[in-house]
Amino acid sequence: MSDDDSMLLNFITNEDDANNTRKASTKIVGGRWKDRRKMKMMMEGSARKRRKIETVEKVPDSSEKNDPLEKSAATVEIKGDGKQNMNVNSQVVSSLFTSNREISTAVNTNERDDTVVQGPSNAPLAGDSFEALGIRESLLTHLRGKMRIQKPTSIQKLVLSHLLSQWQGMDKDLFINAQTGSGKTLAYLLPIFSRILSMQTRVDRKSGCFALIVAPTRELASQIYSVATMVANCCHYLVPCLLIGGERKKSEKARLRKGCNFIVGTPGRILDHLQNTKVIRDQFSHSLRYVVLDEGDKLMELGFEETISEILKIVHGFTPDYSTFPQLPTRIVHILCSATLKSGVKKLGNVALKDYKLLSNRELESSSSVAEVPDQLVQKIAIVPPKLRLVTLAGSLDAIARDFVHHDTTRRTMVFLSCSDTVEFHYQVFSSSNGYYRNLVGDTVRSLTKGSRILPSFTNDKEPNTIFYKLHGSLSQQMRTATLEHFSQDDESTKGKHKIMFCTDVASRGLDLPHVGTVIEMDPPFSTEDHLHRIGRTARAGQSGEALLFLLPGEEEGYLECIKHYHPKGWKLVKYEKDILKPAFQAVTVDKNDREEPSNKKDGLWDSNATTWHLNVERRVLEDQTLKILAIKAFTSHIRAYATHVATERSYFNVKCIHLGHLAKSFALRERPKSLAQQGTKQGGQDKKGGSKRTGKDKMLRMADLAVKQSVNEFNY
Ligand SMILES: Nc1ncnc2c1ncn2[C@@H]1O[C@H](COP(=O)(O)OP(=O)(O)OP(=O)(O)O)[C@@H](O)[C@H]1O
Repeated sequence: MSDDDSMLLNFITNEDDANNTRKASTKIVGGRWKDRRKMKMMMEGSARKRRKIETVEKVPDSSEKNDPLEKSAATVEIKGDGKQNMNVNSQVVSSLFTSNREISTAVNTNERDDTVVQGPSNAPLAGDSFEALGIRESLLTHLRGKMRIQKPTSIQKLVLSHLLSQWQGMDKDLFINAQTGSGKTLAYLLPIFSRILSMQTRVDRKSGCFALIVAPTRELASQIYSVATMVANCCHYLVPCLLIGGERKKSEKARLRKGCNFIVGTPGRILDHLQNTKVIRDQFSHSLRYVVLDEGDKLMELGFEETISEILKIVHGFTPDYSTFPQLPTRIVHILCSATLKSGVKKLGNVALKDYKLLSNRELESSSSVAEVPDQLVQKIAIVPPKLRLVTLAGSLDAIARDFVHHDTTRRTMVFLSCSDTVEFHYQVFSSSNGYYRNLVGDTVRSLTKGSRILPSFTNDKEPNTIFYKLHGSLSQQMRTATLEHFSQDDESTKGKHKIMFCTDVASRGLDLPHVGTVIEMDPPFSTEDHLHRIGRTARAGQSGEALLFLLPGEEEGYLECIKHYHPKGWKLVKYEKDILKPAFQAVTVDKNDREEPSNKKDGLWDSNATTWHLNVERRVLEDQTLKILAIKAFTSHIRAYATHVATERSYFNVKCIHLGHLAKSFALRERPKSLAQQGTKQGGQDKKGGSKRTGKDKMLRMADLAVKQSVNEFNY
């Protein structure tokens, strides 16, 4: 063995402090092996004599609580002449389960009563029928046959009876407000199609555009377009058209020139065409009768008000001859759609709706309808210390995989995170383990294959049936579309698979994905309405579903009061140790990932398994520079995103109250924020020369302020 086989061990800090049972390993680098052996013996000897080995105390970063248990690790380097050279690196190998902040939410003040069976509140109404609501025969057959839709939901019953009954040009503007997953899309599409199909005049794609439908995200616009296309299949002469950012404008223009009867799109692209593509104005000018603004509150929140006003100004400028299509309304009917009512929606309502009728399938409170989650949705809340977020997510995903025994179905889980970078980091951590994966769709879909040692429950599977996805606004449109299609795929090949999607709020609104069983909000949403829409991806159209929200101990616990009104049926408060980590890590053996072969020892100590699992991830981050850069980027972006919570909720999400060192641990980082901020700055380009000297914490906060100004968000149109 060569003399200089450089081994690197961290410093042992065996202090016999009563409450400090933690050890770290010691690494000795360089020099002759005899010197190293002598040093090691000396250290171990002194440890045995319980003499305090001098540890190098790093001045804790101002952001760090002066935590006696958090010691810096140091490396001891032995020079050729046997002299020691101790240099402090900034890594902290802190225990997962010590020095975590007190959790004050012991009592669940909104307990869900499991003894009461909650019937689904957004399911189709067994006692009603589409015929009775005036849907035409051809459309009915198509609904039942091709779309397997038999009965109307409550909101569809309300809207259909309103829009189909008023044929005398009394069509009023509508505000459709109903729970997520209650079928609002078909609630406005079916009456529009029905009215067009009832016309004596035979129409086709050249007859002009009857409806303009605007949505805040490309994904939602694409989804509405696909539902409209499905409905249009009942009469091949009606053609929808999709106008969204990220797609080629040239092909959109070509489609517009051929003619279409419905235009679905995102605000920016629609306005762009209205201003620059003459043919679209010809499409609208004589035939436009409906303007639908889906997810109206999000349109407002994203500052689309000006764009929407501009679109409406142009379409209101047309002077159609209403006698051309007498069975259609003799004015442009505006329809606003949302599961949540916000002042913004009202503002948009004032811009778009005149003297509108509010149709909601909920009892309206005096001032406004209270948005609520579907009754059958089971909400769980876990107060998780920052250091334990990553390993608790692993345990939560494991619990779903363990319970997933119906291998004749496809299981889907969505994990909402604060920004693109954290999605990328978690996607890498969970989907790539020593290369045991195959890229299925570009780099946004990966299937765990044999031997993957990522999650505890997968170590026992010969062929873990897990496919990981990532979806966020920084991906190309093609990747986003292909990823969603793959995630939504539901056929023989997907039976028995557990599909897990790490995503940002780009996937929170309106997306109707085939049965999503669980929604995990690892990062709380940026506004309470987003919470409702995120968890609304599950428990749709009467199906069951559950949601899990992670909150940090301390200020974030107050957020429960903020969202309580969305959950009149209550929620379950789960303990991260007893209910998540112990069941997940007790039953399996998690081996250190620097072993070649898994050991078959079973120690059953869930906390040591959880710690080993987390150290495995930390080790991967240490050894893989790409993953480390991703982890640092994710951590700093997470902090920036954290600062963009709406002002009214910032008392719960105050970046100054976060233990940044502990939070860094949930990104498998051992380095403290100060050096991370420096690294973050280094990566992001040099600081201005001669700028005032800032601590790491100040830098972090400055970046957070920057983000608030840039109001960077996942929605691009
Ligand atoms: N009458 C019906 N019977 C059965 N399923 C229906 C019916 N109407 C809609 N659905 C299904 O319910 C799901 C949810 O529909 P949709 O996406 O329109 O809900 P939504 O109210 O718009 O939800 P969100 O508020 O999240 O946008 C879709 O899969 C749709 O196919």
